Amino acid sequence: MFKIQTLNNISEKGLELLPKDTYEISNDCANPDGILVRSAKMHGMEFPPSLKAVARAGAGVNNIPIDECSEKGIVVFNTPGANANGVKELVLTGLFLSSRKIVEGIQWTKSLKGKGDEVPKLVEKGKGEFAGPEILGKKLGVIGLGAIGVLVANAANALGMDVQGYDPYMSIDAAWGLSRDVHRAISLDSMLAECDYITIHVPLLDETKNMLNKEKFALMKKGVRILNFSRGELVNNTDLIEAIKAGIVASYVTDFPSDELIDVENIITIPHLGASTPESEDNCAVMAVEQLRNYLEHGNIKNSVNFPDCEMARTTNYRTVVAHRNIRNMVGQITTILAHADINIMDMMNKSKKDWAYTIIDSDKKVEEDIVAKIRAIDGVVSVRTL
Ligand SMILES: NC(=O)C1=CN([C@@H]2O[C@H](COP(=O)(O)OP(=O)(O)OC[C@H]3O[C@@H](n4cnc5c(N)ncnc54)[C@H](O)[C@@H]3O)[C@@H](O)[C@H]2O)C=CC1
Ligand SMILES: O=C(O)C(=O)COP(=O)(O)O
Repeated sequence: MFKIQTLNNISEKGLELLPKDTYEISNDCANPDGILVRSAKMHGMEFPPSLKAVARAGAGVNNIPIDECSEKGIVVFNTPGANANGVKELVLTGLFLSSRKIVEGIQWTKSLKGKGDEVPKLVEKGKGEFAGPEILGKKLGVIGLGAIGVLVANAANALGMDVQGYDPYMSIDAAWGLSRDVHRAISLDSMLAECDYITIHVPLLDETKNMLNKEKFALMKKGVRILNFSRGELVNNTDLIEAIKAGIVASYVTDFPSDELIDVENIITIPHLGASTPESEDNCAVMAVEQLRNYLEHGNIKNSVNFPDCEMARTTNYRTVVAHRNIRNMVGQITTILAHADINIMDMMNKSKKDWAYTIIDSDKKVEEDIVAKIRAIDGVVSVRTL
Protein backbone atom coordinates (compact mmCIF):
# COMPACT_ATOMS: atom_id res chain seq x y z
CA MET A 1 0.00 0.00 0.00
CA PHE A 2 1.34 3.45 -0.92
CA LYS A 3 0.40 6.37 1.31
CA ILE A 4 -0.19 9.71 -0.39
CA GLN A 5 -0.47 12.95 1.56
CA THR A 6 -2.22 15.91 -0.07
CA LEU A 7 -1.11 19.33 1.18
CA ASN A 8 -3.66 21.20 -0.96
CA ASN A 9 -6.95 20.30 -2.58
CA ILE A 10 -6.08 18.21 -5.61
CA SER A 11 -8.62 17.71 -8.40
CA GLU A 12 -10.63 14.48 -8.17
CA LYS A 13 -9.77 13.81 -11.83
CA GLY A 14 -6.22 13.14 -10.65
CA LEU A 15 -6.95 11.46 -7.33
CA GLU A 16 -9.29 8.97 -8.96
CA LEU A 17 -6.28 7.62 -10.90
CA LEU A 18 -4.88 6.22 -7.65
CA PRO A 19 -6.38 2.72 -7.25
CA LYS A 20 -8.06 2.32 -3.86
CA ASP A 21 -6.57 -1.13 -3.28
CA THR A 22 -2.98 0.13 -3.56
CA TYR A 23 -3.20 3.80 -2.53
CA GLU A 24 -4.33 5.46 0.67
CA ILE A 25 -4.91 9.21 0.29
CA SER A 26 -5.17 11.63 3.18
CA ASN A 27 -4.30 15.22 4.03
CA ASP A 28 -2.84 14.21 7.33
CA CYS A 29 -0.73 11.10 7.28
CA ALA A 30 2.32 10.20 9.32
CA ASN A 31 4.59 8.32 6.91
CA PRO A 32 3.67 9.18 3.33
CA ASP A 33 5.42 7.61 0.34
CA GLY A 34 4.41 10.56 -1.79
CA ILE A 35 3.12 14.10 -1.37
CA LEU A 36 0.78 15.91 -3.77
CA VAL A 37 0.97 19.68 -3.43
CA ARG A 38 -0.01 22.91 -5.17
CA SER A 39 1.20 26.15 -3.56
CA ALA A 40 1.50 25.04 0.10
CA LYS A 41 4.85 26.09 1.50
CA MET A 42 6.99 23.05 2.29
CA HIS A 43 10.07 24.86 3.59
CA GLY A 44 10.65 23.91 7.22
CA MET A 45 8.54 20.75 6.96
CA GLU A 46 9.96 17.53 8.43
CA PHE A 47 10.37 14.91 5.70
CA PRO A 48 9.93 11.36 7.07
CA PRO A 49 12.30 8.64 5.77
CA SER A 50 9.27 7.03 4.08
CA LEU A 51 8.93 9.96 1.65
CA LYS A 52 10.06 9.08 -1.87
CA ALA A 53 8.55 11.78 -4.05
CA VAL A 54 6.78 15.12 -4.09
CA ALA A 55 4.55 15.94 -7.04
CA ARG A 56 3.68 19.61 -7.54
CA ALA A 57 0.41 19.87 -9.47
CA GLY A 58 1.56 23.05 -11.18
CA ALA A 59 4.65 24.76 -12.57
CA GLY A 60 6.43 26.80 -9.88
CA VAL A 61 8.42 24.84 -7.30
CA ASN A 62 9.69 27.72 -5.18
CA ASN A 63 7.43 26.44 -2.36
CA ILE A 64 9.50 23.23 -2.14
CA PRO A 65 13.01 22.94 -0.63
CA ILE A 66 14.53 21.29 -3.70
CA ASP A 67 18.13 20.97 -2.44
CA GLU A 68 17.00 19.33 0.79
CA CYS A 69 14.82 16.90 -1.19
CA SER A 70 17.75 16.00 -3.49
CA GLU A 71 20.04 15.32 -0.52
CA LYS A 72 17.37 13.00 0.90
CA GLY A 73 16.79 11.23 -2.42
CA ILE A 74 13.26 12.63 -2.70
CA VAL A 75 12.32 13.11 -6.35
CA VAL A 76 10.35 16.33 -6.98
CA PHE A 77 8.05 16.51 -9.99
CA ASN A 78 6.11 19.36 -11.55
CA THR A 79 3.64 19.44 -14.45
CA PRO A 80 5.16 21.53 -17.23
CA GLY A 81 2.61 23.29 -19.41
CA ALA A 82 -0.43 21.70 -17.74
CA ASN A 83 -1.81 25.04 -16.55
CA ALA A 84 -0.21 27.28 -19.19
CA ASN A 85 -3.44 28.03 -21.05
CA GLY A 86 -5.22 29.00 -17.84
CA VAL A 87 -2.46 31.48 -17.06
CA LYS A 88 -2.29 32.76 -20.64
CA GLU A 89 -6.00 33.60 -20.57
CA LEU A 90 -5.61 35.55 -17.32
CA VAL A 91 -2.54 37.37 -18.66
CA LEU A 92 -4.56 38.48 -21.69
CA THR A 93 -7.24 39.68 -19.27
CA GLY A 94 -4.45 41.51 -17.41
CA LEU A 95 -3.32 43.22 -20.61
CA PHE A 96 -6.77 44.75 -21.07
CA LEU A 97 -7.16 45.54 -17.35
CA SER A 98 -3.82 47.37 -17.45
CA SER A 99 -4.98 49.49 -20.39
CA ARG A 100 -8.63 50.32 -20.09
CA LYS A 101 -9.24 51.24 -16.43
CA ILE A 102 -11.92 48.55 -16.30
CA VAL A 103 -11.46 47.75 -12.60
CA GLU A 104 -11.51 51.44 -11.62
CA GLY A 105 -14.57 52.03 -13.83
CA ILE A 106 -16.50 49.14 -12.29
CA GLN A 107 -15.61 50.40 -8.80
CA TRP A 108 -16.85 53.90 -9.69
CA THR A 109 -20.06 52.59 -11.27
CA LYS A 110 -20.92 50.96 -7.92
CA SER A 111 -20.83 54.43 -6.34
CA LEU A 112 -23.80 55.41 -8.56
CA LYS A 113 -26.11 52.93 -6.82
CA GLY A 114 -29.25 54.72 -5.61
CA LYS A 115 -29.04 57.61 -8.12
CA GLY A 116 -32.18 56.35 -9.92
CA ASP A 117 -32.88 57.74 -13.40
CA GLU A 118 -29.75 59.89 -13.13
CA VAL A 119 -27.45 56.87 -13.60
CA PRO A 120 -27.19 56.88 -17.45
CA LYS A 121 -26.48 60.63 -17.47
CA LEU A 122 -23.88 60.32 -14.69
CA VAL A 123 -22.22 57.44 -16.55
CA GLU A 124 -21.82 59.50 -19.71
CA LYS A 125 -20.53 62.47 -17.72
CA GLY A 126 -18.03 60.47 -15.67
CA LYS A 127 -16.71 57.90 -18.13
CA GLY A 128 -13.97 60.17 -19.46
CA GLU A 129 -11.96 59.46 -16.30
CA PHE A 130 -11.60 55.85 -17.34
CA ALA A 131 -10.36 56.07 -20.91
CA GLY A 132 -7.33 53.96 -21.81
CA PRO A 133 -5.34 52.93 -24.90
CA GLU A 134 -5.91 49.99 -27.23
CA ILE A 135 -3.26 47.26 -27.44
CA LEU A 136 -3.31 46.98 -31.24
CA GLY A 137 0.10 47.85 -32.69
CA LYS A 138 1.66 48.39 -29.25
CA LYS A 139 4.95 46.78 -28.29
CA LEU A 140 4.85 43.89 -25.80
CA GLY A 141 8.00 42.45 -24.25
CA VAL A 142 7.79 38.90 -22.90
CA ILE A 143 10.46 37.93 -20.36
CA GLY A 144 10.75 34.12 -20.31
CA LEU A 145 9.58 32.10 -23.31
CA GLY A 146 8.59 28.82 -21.67
CA ALA A 147 5.17 27.14 -21.66
CA ILE A 148 3.30 30.31 -20.61
CA GLY A 149 5.50 32.97 -22.23
CA VAL A 150 5.18 31.35 -25.67
CA LEU A 151 1.37 31.12 -25.43
CA VAL A 152 1.15 34.75 -24.27
CA ALA A 153 3.51 35.95 -27.02
CA ASN A 154 1.58 34.10 -29.74
CA ALA A 155 -1.83 35.25 -28.48
CA ALA A 156 -0.73 38.89 -28.17
CA ASN A 157 0.74 38.69 -31.65
CA ALA A 158 -2.59 37.35 -32.93
CA LEU A 159 -4.32 40.33 -31.27
CA GLY A 160 -2.14 42.66 -33.34
CA MET A 161 0.60 43.54 -30.86
CA ASP A 162 4.22 43.90 -31.89
CA VAL A 163 5.78 41.23 -29.68
CA GLN A 164 9.37 40.57 -28.72
CA GLY A 165 10.70 37.97 -26.33
CA TYR A 166 13.76 37.51 -24.15
CA ASP A 167 14.88 34.09 -22.89
CA PRO A 168 18.55 33.14 -22.97
CA TYR A 169 17.75 29.54 -22.00
CA MET A 170 14.77 28.88 -24.27
CA SER A 171 14.13 25.18 -24.92
CA ILE A 172 13.92 23.74 -28.44
CA ASP A 173 10.34 22.61 -27.78
CA ALA A 174 9.33 26.12 -26.78
CA ALA A 175 11.10 27.57 -29.85
CA TRP A 176 9.09 25.24 -32.11
CA GLY A 177 5.88 26.61 -30.62
CA LEU A 178 6.73 30.30 -30.95
CA SER A 179 5.16 32.28 -33.79
CA ARG A 180 7.69 33.44 -36.40
CA ASP A 181 6.26 36.92 -36.00
CA VAL A 182 7.56 37.20 -32.44
CA HIS A 183 10.94 38.96 -32.53
CA ARG A 184 13.96 37.97 -30.51
CA ALA A 185 15.06 40.81 -28.23
CA ILE A 186 18.72 41.77 -28.56
CA SER A 187 18.97 42.04 -24.77
CA LEU A 188 16.67 42.34 -21.77
CA ASP A 189 17.61 46.00 -21.32
CA SER A 190 16.90 46.93 -24.95
CA MET A 191 13.52 45.17 -24.73
CA LEU A 192 12.61 46.95 -21.49
CA ALA A 193 13.55 50.30 -23.08
CA GLU A 194 11.37 49.77 -26.17
CA CYS A 195 8.16 48.19 -24.90
CA ASP A 196 4.79 49.69 -23.97
CA TYR A 197 3.83 46.53 -22.08
CA ILE A 198 6.08 44.03 -20.28
CA THR A 199 5.03 40.63 -19.01
CA ILE A 200 7.24 38.34 -16.95
CA HIS A 201 7.11 34.52 -17.16
CA VAL A 202 10.23 33.17 -15.47
CA PRO A 203 10.56 30.93 -12.40
CA LEU A 204 11.48 32.47 -9.06
CA LEU A 205 15.15 31.58 -8.51
CA ASP A 206 18.03 33.30 -6.71
CA GLU A 207 19.03 34.74 -10.12
CA THR A 208 15.56 36.05 -11.00
CA LYS A 209 14.53 37.49 -7.60
CA ASN A 210 14.04 41.28 -7.89
CA MET A 211 14.66 41.01 -11.63
CA LEU A 212 12.58 44.15 -12.17
CA ASN A 213 14.13 46.74 -9.88
CA LYS A 214 15.06 50.42 -9.73
CA GLU A 215 17.77 49.98 -12.37
CA LYS A 216 15.39 48.28 -14.78
CA PHE A 217 12.50 50.71 -14.17
CA ALA A 218 14.92 53.54 -15.01
CA LEU A 219 15.40 52.04 -18.49
CA MET A 220 11.68 51.74 -19.24
CA LYS A 221 9.49 53.94 -21.40
CA LYS A 222 7.36 56.45 -19.49
CA GLY A 223 3.85 55.00 -19.18
CA VAL A 224 4.88 51.36 -19.44
CA ARG A 225 2.38 48.76 -18.22
CA ILE A 226 3.74 45.73 -16.39
CA LEU A 227 2.15 42.34 -15.84
CA ASN A 228 3.41 39.82 -13.30
CA PHE A 229 1.62 36.50 -13.24
CA SER A 230 4.77 34.57 -12.26
CA ARG A 231 5.81 35.33 -8.67
CA GLY A 232 5.68 38.48 -6.55
CA GLU A 233 9.35 38.39 -5.57
CA LEU A 234 10.45 38.83 -9.20
CA VAL A 235 9.60 42.52 -8.83
CA ASN A 236 11.00 44.81 -6.15
CA ASN A 237 7.80 46.33 -4.76
CA THR A 238 9.42 49.38 -3.14
CA ASP A 239 11.11 50.29 -6.43
CA LEU A 240 7.88 49.58 -8.31
CA ILE A 241 5.80 51.91 -6.14
CA GLU A 242 8.44 54.63 -6.62
CA ALA A 243 8.35 54.08 -10.39
CA ILE A 244 4.55 54.39 -10.33
CA LYS A 245 4.75 57.63 -8.33
CA ALA A 246 7.37 58.94 -10.77
CA GLY A 247 4.97 58.24 -13.66
CA ILE A 248 7.27 55.66 -15.28
CA VAL A 249 4.93 52.73 -14.67
CA ALA A 250 1.34 53.56 -15.65
CA SER A 251 -0.08 50.28 -14.39
CA TYR A 252 1.00 47.07 -12.65
CA VAL A 253 -1.22 44.00 -12.74
CA THR A 254 -0.15 41.09 -10.59
CA ASP A 255 -1.46 37.69 -9.55
CA PHE A 256 0.57 38.01 -6.32
CA PRO A 257 -0.89 40.57 -3.90
CA SER A 258 1.18 41.70 -0.94
CA ASP A 259 0.21 44.20 1.72
CA GLU A 260 2.13 47.14 0.26
CA LEU A 261 0.52 46.67 -3.18
CA ILE A 262 -3.13 46.42 -2.14
CA ASP A 263 -5.26 49.46 -2.86
CA VAL A 264 -2.42 51.47 -4.40
CA GLU A 265 -3.51 53.59 -7.35
CA ASN A 266 -2.58 51.99 -10.71
CA ILE A 267 -1.93 48.60 -9.14
CA ILE A 268 -4.38 45.76 -9.74
CA THR A 269 -4.01 42.74 -7.49
CA ILE A 270 -5.60 39.42 -8.41
CA PRO A 271 -5.68 36.62 -5.79
CA HIS A 272 -3.37 34.11 -7.56
CA LEU A 273 -6.03 32.90 -9.99
CA GLY A 274 -3.77 32.04 -12.96
CA ALA A 275 -4.20 28.28 -12.69
CA SER A 276 -7.57 28.32 -10.94
CA THR A 277 -9.64 26.89 -13.76
CA PRO A 278 -11.23 23.45 -13.74
CA GLU A 279 -9.26 22.59 -16.87
CA SER A 280 -5.86 23.55 -15.43
CA GLU A 281 -6.62 21.95 -12.08
CA ASP A 282 -7.61 18.70 -13.79
CA ASN A 283 -4.64 18.72 -16.19
CA CYS A 284 -2.14 19.37 -13.40
CA ALA A 285 -3.62 16.77 -11.06
CA VAL A 286 -3.75 14.07 -13.74
CA MET A 287 -0.16 14.73 -14.83
CA ALA A 288 1.15 14.90 -11.25
CA VAL A 289 -0.59 11.66 -10.25
CA GLU A 290 0.53 9.80 -13.38
CA GLN A 291 4.15 10.85 -12.82
CA LEU A 292 4.00 9.99 -9.12
CA ARG A 293 2.54 6.53 -9.82
CA ASN A 294 5.09 5.80 -12.53
CA TYR A 295 7.84 6.64 -10.05
CA LEU A 296 6.46 4.81 -7.02
CA GLU A 297 5.47 1.68 -8.94
CA HIS A 298 8.16 1.46 -11.64
CA GLY A 299 10.91 3.87 -10.57
CA ASN A 300 10.54 5.82 -13.84
CA ILE A 301 11.20 9.55 -13.71
CA LYS A 302 9.48 12.04 -16.00
CA ASN A 303 9.39 15.79 -15.42
CA SER A 304 11.41 15.91 -12.24
CA VAL A 305 12.97 19.24 -11.33
CA ASN A 306 15.85 17.73 -9.33
CA PHE A 307 16.61 14.35 -10.93
CA PRO A 308 16.98 13.49 -14.64
CA ASP A 309 14.26 12.04 -16.81
CA CYS A 310 14.96 8.30 -16.75
CA GLU A 311 12.34 5.88 -18.08
CA MET A 312 12.85 2.27 -19.09
CA ALA A 313 10.30 -0.37 -20.04
CA ARG A 314 10.45 -3.26 -17.56
CA THR A 315 12.38 -6.23 -18.90
CA THR A 316 12.24 -8.44 -15.77
CA ASN A 317 10.28 -8.61 -12.52
CA TYR A 318 13.29 -7.43 -10.53
CA ARG A 319 14.00 -3.72 -10.70
CA THR A 320 16.42 -1.72 -8.57
CA VAL A 321 16.49 2.06 -8.76
CA VAL A 322 19.25 4.19 -7.29
CA ALA A 323 19.34 7.97 -6.86
CA HIS A 324 22.87 9.25 -6.44
CA ARG A 325 25.26 12.12 -6.92
CA ASN A 326 26.54 12.74 -10.42
CA ILE A 327 30.11 11.68 -9.66
CA ARG A 328 32.39 9.15 -11.29
CA ASN A 329 32.33 5.41 -10.67
CA MET A 330 28.82 5.24 -9.19
CA VAL A 331 27.57 2.80 -11.85
CA GLY A 332 30.85 0.86 -11.52
CA GLN A 333 30.40 0.40 -7.77
CA ILE A 334 26.71 -0.55 -8.04
CA THR A 335 27.27 -3.11 -10.81
CA THR A 336 30.30 -4.60 -8.99
CA ILE A 337 28.16 -5.20 -5.88
CA LEU A 338 25.52 -6.92 -8.05
CA ALA A 339 28.14 -9.03 -9.86
CA HIS A 340 29.62 -10.19 -6.54
CA ALA A 341 26.11 -11.24 -5.48
CA ASP A 342 25.86 -13.32 -8.69
CA ILE A 343 23.13 -11.06 -10.07
CA ASN A 344 23.06 -10.52 -13.82
CA ILE A 345 21.92 -7.20 -15.28
CA MET A 346 19.36 -7.69 -18.07
CA ASP A 347 18.91 -4.01 -18.86
CA MET A 348 19.95 -0.73 -17.31
CA MET A 349 19.79 3.02 -17.75
CA ASN A 350 21.81 5.82 -16.14
CA LYS A 351 21.04 9.49 -16.59
CA SER A 352 22.31 12.66 -14.99
CA LYS A 353 21.10 16.20 -14.44
CA LYS A 354 23.48 18.78 -12.96
CA ASP A 355 24.71 17.41 -9.58
CA TRP A 356 22.37 14.41 -9.48
CA ALA A 357 22.00 11.11 -11.33
CA TYR A 358 19.70 8.13 -11.41
CA THR A 359 20.18 4.50 -12.36
CA ILE A 360 17.57 1.86 -13.20
CA ILE A 361 18.66 -1.77 -13.27
CA ASP A 362 16.50 -4.76 -14.29
CA SER A 363 18.15 -7.96 -13.07
CA ASP A 364 17.65 -11.69 -13.50
CA LYS A 365 17.00 -12.18 -9.79
CA LYS A 366 15.72 -10.32 -6.80
CA VAL A 367 18.18 -7.94 -5.17
CA GLU A 368 17.89 -8.91 -1.51
CA GLU A 369 17.94 -6.46 1.38
CA ASP A 370 21.60 -7.15 2.32
CA ILE A 371 22.68 -6.20 -1.22
CA VAL A 372 20.43 -3.12 -1.15
CA ALA A 373 22.15 -2.12 2.10
CA LYS A 374 25.57 -2.39 0.41
CA ILE A 375 24.45 -0.17 -2.48
CA ARG A 376 22.92 2.29 -0.02
CA ALA A 377 26.27 2.46 1.79
CA ILE A 378 28.12 3.71 -1.32
CA ASP A 379 29.27 7.27 -0.74
CA GLY A 380 27.04 9.51 -2.91
CA VAL A 381 23.98 7.23 -3.00
CA VAL A 382 20.89 8.94 -1.54
CA SER A 383 18.18 6.37 -2.16
CA VAL A 384 17.79 2.74 -3.27
CA ARG A 385 14.53 0.93 -3.91
CA THR A 386 13.64 -2.50 -5.27
CA LEU A 387 10.37 -2.76 -7.16
N1 LIG B 1 -0.16 32.71 -11.68
C1 LIG B 1 -0.21 31.40 -11.67
O1 LIG B 1 -1.17 30.80 -11.20
C2 LIG B 1 0.91 30.61 -12.25
C3 LIG B 1 2.18 31.09 -12.23
N2 LIG B 1 3.20 30.38 -12.77
C4 LIG B 1 4.55 30.95 -12.72
O2 LIG B 1 5.01 31.11 -14.05
C5 LIG B 1 6.34 30.62 -14.14
C6 LIG B 1 6.61 30.17 -15.56
O3 LIG B 1 5.79 29.06 -15.85
P1 LIG B 1 6.00 28.21 -17.18
O4 LIG B 1 6.04 29.09 -18.37
O5 LIG B 1 5.03 27.10 -17.14
O6 LIG B 1 7.48 27.64 -16.92
P2 LIG B 1 8.57 27.18 -17.97
O7 LIG B 1 9.61 26.47 -17.21
O8 LIG B 1 7.94 26.49 -19.12
O9 LIG B 1 9.18 28.56 -18.53
C7 LIG B 1 10.04 29.39 -17.81
C8 LIG B 1 10.97 30.05 -18.82
O10 LIG B 1 11.74 31.04 -18.13
C9 LIG B 1 13.02 31.06 -18.74
N3 LIG B 1 13.97 31.73 -17.88
C10 LIG B 1 14.57 31.27 -16.75
N4 LIG B 1 15.38 32.22 -16.25
C11 LIG B 1 15.29 33.29 -17.08
C12 LIG B 1 15.90 34.57 -17.11
N5 LIG B 1 16.76 34.94 -16.15
N6 LIG B 1 15.58 35.42 -18.10
C13 LIG B 1 14.70 35.05 -19.06
N7 LIG B 1 14.12 33.86 -19.11
C14 LIG B 1 14.41 32.98 -18.13
C15 LIG B 1 13.32 29.57 -18.96
O11 LIG B 1 14.35 29.41 -19.93
C16 LIG B 1 11.99 29.06 -19.43
O12 LIG B 1 11.88 29.10 -20.85
C17 LIG B 1 6.40 29.50 -13.10
O13 LIG B 1 7.72 29.27 -12.67
C18 LIG B 1 5.52 30.04 -11.99
O14 LIG B 1 6.30 30.79 -11.09
C19 LIG B 1 2.98 29.18 -13.40
C20 LIG B 1 1.73 28.66 -13.46
C21 LIG B 1 0.60 29.29 -12.82
O1 LIG C 1 1.64 26.39 -11.14
C1 LIG C 1 2.04 27.40 -10.55
O2 LIG C 1 3.23 27.76 -10.51
C2 LIG C 1 1.07 28.26 -9.88
O3 LIG C 1 1.42 29.33 -9.44
C3 LIG C 1 -0.31 27.77 -9.69
O4 LIG C 1 -0.50 27.68 -8.30
P1 LIG C 1 -1.79 26.92 -7.71
O5 LIG C 1 -1.63 25.48 -8.12
O6 LIG C 1 -2.97 27.56 -8.35
O7 LIG C 1 -1.71 27.13 -6.24
